[in-house]
Amino acid sequence: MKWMNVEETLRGAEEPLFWVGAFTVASLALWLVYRLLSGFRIWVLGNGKLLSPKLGKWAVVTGATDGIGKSYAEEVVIVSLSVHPQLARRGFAMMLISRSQEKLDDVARTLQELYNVETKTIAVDFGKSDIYCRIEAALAGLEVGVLVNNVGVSYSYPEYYLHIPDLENFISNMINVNMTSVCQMTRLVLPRMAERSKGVILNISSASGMYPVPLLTVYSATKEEYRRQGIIIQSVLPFFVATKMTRIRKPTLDKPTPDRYVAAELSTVGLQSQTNGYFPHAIMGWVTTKLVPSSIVIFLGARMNRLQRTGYLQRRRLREQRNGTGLKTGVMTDKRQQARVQGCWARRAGPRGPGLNQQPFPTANTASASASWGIRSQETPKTFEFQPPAKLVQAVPPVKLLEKEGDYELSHGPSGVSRLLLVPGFLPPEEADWIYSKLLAELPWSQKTNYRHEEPCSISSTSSSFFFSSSFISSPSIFSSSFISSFSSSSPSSLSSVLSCVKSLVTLNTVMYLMMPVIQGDQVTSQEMLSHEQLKDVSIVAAAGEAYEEPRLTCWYGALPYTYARSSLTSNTQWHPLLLKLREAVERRSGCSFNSLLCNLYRDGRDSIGWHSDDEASLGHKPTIASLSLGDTRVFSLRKIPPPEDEGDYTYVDRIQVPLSHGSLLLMSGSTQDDWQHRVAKEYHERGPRVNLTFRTIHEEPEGHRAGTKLRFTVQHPREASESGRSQNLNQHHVLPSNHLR
Ligand SMILES: O=C(O)CCC(=O)C(=O)O
Ligand SMILES: [Fe+2]
Repeated sequence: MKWMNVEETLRGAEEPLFWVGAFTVASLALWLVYRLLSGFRIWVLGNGKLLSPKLGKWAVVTGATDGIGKSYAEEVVIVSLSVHPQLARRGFAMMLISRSQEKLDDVARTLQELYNVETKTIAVDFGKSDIYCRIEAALAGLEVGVLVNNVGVSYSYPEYYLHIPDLENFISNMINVNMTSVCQMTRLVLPRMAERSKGVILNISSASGMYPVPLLTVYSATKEEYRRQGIIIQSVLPFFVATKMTRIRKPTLDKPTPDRYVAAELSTVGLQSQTNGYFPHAIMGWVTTKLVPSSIVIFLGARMNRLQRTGYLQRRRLREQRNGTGLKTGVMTDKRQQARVQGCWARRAGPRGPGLNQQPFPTANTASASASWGIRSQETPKTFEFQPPAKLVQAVPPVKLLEKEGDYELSHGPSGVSRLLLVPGFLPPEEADWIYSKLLAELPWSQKTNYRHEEPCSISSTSSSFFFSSSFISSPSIFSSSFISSFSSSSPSSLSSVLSCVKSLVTLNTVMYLMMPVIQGDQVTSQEMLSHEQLKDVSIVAAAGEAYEEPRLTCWYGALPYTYARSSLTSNTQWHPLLLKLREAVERRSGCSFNSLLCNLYRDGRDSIGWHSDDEASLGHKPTIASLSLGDTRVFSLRKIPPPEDEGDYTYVDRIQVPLSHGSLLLMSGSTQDDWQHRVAKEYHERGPRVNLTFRTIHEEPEGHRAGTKLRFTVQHPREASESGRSQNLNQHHVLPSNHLR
């Protein structure tokens, strides 16, 4: 009887249940269609037309000299120009705000040159709270259409909140830079935007603060209030972008270059009030907040950050041992702070030593004199008294200046002895003048186009995307930044702040991570994970890449073409008679013979050559390169390649500067191309033209690889295999990141 009742009831409920089910399915389907359509609208169609000087003549970017901020400074102009191509010169005028005037000048000059837009700069330290009067004065009277609140600092490694050294200053600095700056800058520009009923404010935050939204109190209120007045305020929450701050050197699909990220983000303006800004990041945001249970995120996050912290501390210890600098305290600080304390923690006892550029440094007065820094430094009296550091930590070695004639040993390892011979007046002045003007006028100078290294997809899918960047996760050991950013949030309890920030981040990589015991949570670059054979393929796969014109003119002499930076210089086989004479003179002085010559013409101070080593396989093992300079003096800089545990961080490496004057000869030999990089940087004061002749010996490309391949990517040469260096080098050297362009 009872069963009959149940059955009857069920039968009666069948139809309503059917409709409930149908309604549920229909609403889910509608929801899905809506999500797909809005995804299409945001990520495919975008909203590129919104940013134009109609919003106001000026765009203001804070933290505009590096990473994402620098890309915003450029992309905002590009977008505004593309909106009004017919008014080609009507991009935003740019107000750039950052700490270093030198870098600001650099970015401002680039924008003026490339896009012919007006620029202004303000050099201020956002770590200080008394800077806003100056900014207010500089902004007075400017019609600001776009404000990009980008400036920010982060942890240098994950650390437990109470273990953060100098916590008090750390907190105030982080709050000043990450939060006060946003509120104050908004205070300065919003009133005028409100008066005009238009404007865009982009607040660049981080996905690590996705829950709760950083500065929630300020923004969630202002966003709604001002949206109705026609002002768009958007929170931008990127996951990882390959910038200096994140220390990610190789862009991949999920860790884009800042340019790629910003270009994608700008097309979401006006469509999303909170955005991850870039499609793969949006997926990561969805997966980590909606799909993966927060308990898993918490567990993995905590684990990964502990591992990263341990790895970081181990590397630091290694570095300290190497430098002989036992550190009393660790400082959680960014490189700027490290740079500020450089050289201050120990000094020689007794009378003060020479100034920074006159460190005990071997200089020799005759060409035959030989000086080794290693040896010299052992000879110098060695009583040091400990000077307690103000903050600090690891000393950044002072840059050494090399001016006098001499034969210098730069270093003794890891690949062998690196040597430099400097002969300042190699050519007598009048002879040099005459040769210089002839070469300037008569050599076939031309513009070479190079190609940036692009991460080949095949590699990122086999290694980088498996590589779990532990910093992707915000977890208990890194929580304090989210903790701090949540002070102003609407969720009052610290526990909920912690939980919500912990909940925030795991990438798809996390899932991969579970399957990848090989990855110990420490940063591993894709190159390091590849076998020797695969390394060879890297340079073959990476044939494509974005083209750029070398910032100088060149020409090339010799029997064979010379390939570097993914393009070749065709050879001039008919040597100019003057060049033949010079070659003879250089060969006599160096005792080496050279079959080729690369000539560089730096037209003015803005022409340059970026950090590189002349270590293409075609130059052979441990090449000797003779470099003759004519014309205006330019500074030739060298920096030591850091050991693998520093993961491409050049902060603490030895640096040397050699002013190369008219008629000087510089010879690089031994392991200089293995263990050091060199460059001639842009200069910001007037510089006339300079001709540089680098004599080299070029060999047929080793069999089976692409022209221009770096020696460390080639299959071991039989002769070299027996020597110590090569296979070791594969592990010792980092691949130049893509921004090392020459
Ligand atoms: O111009 C210089 O002094 C350096 C040129 C250079 O490094 C090169 O051509 O590889
Ligand atoms: Fe070079």
